[in-house]
Amino acid sequence: MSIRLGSVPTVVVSSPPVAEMFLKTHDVVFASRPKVQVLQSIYNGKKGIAFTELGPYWRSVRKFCNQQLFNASKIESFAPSRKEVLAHFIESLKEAAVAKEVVNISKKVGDLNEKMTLKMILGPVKKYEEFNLKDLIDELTYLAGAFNLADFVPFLGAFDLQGLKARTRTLGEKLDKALETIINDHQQQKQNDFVGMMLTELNKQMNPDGDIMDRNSIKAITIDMIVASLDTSAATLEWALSELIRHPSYLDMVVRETLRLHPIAPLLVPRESMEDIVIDGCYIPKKSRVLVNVWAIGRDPNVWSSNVEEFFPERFINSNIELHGHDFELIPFGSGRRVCPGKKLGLITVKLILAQLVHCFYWELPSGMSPNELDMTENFGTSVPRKTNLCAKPIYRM
Ligand code: HEM
Repeated sequence: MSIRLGSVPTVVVSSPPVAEMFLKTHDVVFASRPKVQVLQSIYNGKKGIAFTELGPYWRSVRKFCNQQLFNASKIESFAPSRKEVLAHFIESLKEAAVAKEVVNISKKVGDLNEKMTLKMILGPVKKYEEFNLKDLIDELTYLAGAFNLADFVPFLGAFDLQGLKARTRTLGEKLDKALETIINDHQQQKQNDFVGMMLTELNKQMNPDGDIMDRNSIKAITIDMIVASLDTSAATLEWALSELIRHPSYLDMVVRETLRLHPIAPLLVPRESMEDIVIDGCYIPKKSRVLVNVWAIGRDPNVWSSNVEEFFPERFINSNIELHGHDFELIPFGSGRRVCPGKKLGLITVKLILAQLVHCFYWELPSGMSPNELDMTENFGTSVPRKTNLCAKPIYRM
């Protein structure tokens, strides 16, 4: 489907073969990202990874992330830290079970994921509590996802009619203050977390174009990593546990089925074309925006048979549809050059926490509510978390 949002031609892709054409066959054309106006006031929108246009700088950062931060042994090296945070979490649920309390799982799981992730990215999280990083990141997620007229009618940018630019500038200053402290701490004491790993590259030339990993790159990449990992894993967990409470079933199939029905980035992260191209007979001018509607693909009866709305993990029995980004029926992590580099890590986090939650506890809904009565309304935006918090009573069973 082709539409025009303001002055920006926009293509919406809603079927697996067409998704494959954009994200695999012509991935190199569509692997850039559109400029998001508000993000220009955070290190010029050029220093991070997630919203940086395709070019030598992004390529070098992505290579560094793949090789140094997301390699299997690095992810494994954080296992003891994940287990430690998880043990505290299980203890607190055990106490709630003894007291027969209803627990706000959405909040608890969000806090747990936040602790696990921030420890891996920043190291000693407690030390940075004064900066309220979670609140700053929530504000950034809101601002980046807000419908900003200036993104579609660029001359309006100068007027900042919605006040988004001013808000982002203030937020940028707060984030910069926090990151200065974090980097200074890491410079005084060497650490093995993401920031520590990036500091070992500081001022090194990354490519023949002369780009270097400077202090602002470290700050912008750190922000991108935190934004990209907090709500994604937490919201997937919330949905998976909601579905598990309704349909106890097998973990792996459950996670695949959860991401089919509840892809956290329903339109992926927008792509932008770098040249004119004809796809499937349709002319797509340079600088078009591409939104891949994985939400619709996940609910397409031509792909998944007529029971698309049903949570039915058994559909994956004997199926070789995986989440790696090669099976275009199921691409919640995207595909191609800009595929989510954190997908392995996200899946480890989701499966580890989910397995503990269902292994150690039975879950009862409050006030005698039956599983069918559980509200499953989605809060549709750039990400799709549950509309209401998921609350249930843990009953310890070990
Ligand atoms: C269940 C969890 C997660 C989901 C569903 C998810 C989903 C996505 C999606 C759909 C994209 C865009 C892909 C495209 O354009 O084709 C993306 C990009 C990205 N994700 Fe994730 N993600 C998750 C967890 C994480 C984690 C844990 C991290 C890091 C710690 C992370 C870091 C990133 C980064 C840096 C990008 C931008 C990559 C680039 O533009 O080169 N994600 N993610």
